[in-house]
Amino acid sequence: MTTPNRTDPRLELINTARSFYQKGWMVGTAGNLSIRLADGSFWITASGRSKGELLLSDFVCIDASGKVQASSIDVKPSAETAIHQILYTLFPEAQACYHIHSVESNLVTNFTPEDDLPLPPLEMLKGLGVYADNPSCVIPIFANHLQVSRIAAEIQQRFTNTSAQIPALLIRNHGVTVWASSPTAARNYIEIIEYIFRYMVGARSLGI
Ligand SMILES: CSCCC(=O)C(=O)COP(=O)(O)O
Ligand SMILES: [Zn+2]
Repeated sequence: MTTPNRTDPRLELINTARSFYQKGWMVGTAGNLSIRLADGSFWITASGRSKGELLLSDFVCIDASGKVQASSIDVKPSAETAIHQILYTLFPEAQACYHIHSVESNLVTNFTPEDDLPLPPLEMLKGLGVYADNPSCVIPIFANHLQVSRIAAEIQQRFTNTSAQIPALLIRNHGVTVWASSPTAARNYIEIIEYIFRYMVGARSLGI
């Protein structure tokens, strides 16, 4: 039994996962959260665990070289660990990476066949660091390959060639991922991008 102390970074991920689960964003074991430590390693949620009732033992530590730290044999790292790894490599300032499966993040990926989804010029974009009069902003969409390593490779290629306008990306008919300089910022980014997706879905249903 892992004995927690108040500063254990996994505790914040447990609370956030429970909150996202209660919002319907991490149902049926969907989604994965990770937090990077000072030595470059990161904790990530174990694969296939209910995100509404995570325990400290439902996390796997990945070291700075990408090696899975010894953990009990029945605890495997998230199937999408490669995506967290590539985002931590691409964005050295990132200390947290959150991925959820909301209905809205799936719906909006069907608003366009392109690999960029324009976002409406909402005030909420400021919460993602976009400050401009009439902001023109897109979120990239990646194909939902069965092989996660292909998704990670396409993320690496995309962000090596073009900078990210916002710290978020979509995987078509799958979900949304954000990265941030702290777990609190990552939680806020998820809430903000989900607000924007809810607006987009609502606007489309109203014909706006
Ligand atoms: C029913 S969720 C399918 C897998 C997935 O997309 C996900 O986000 C959770 O995978 P994990 O291995 O992190 O449990
Ligand atoms: Zn997923």
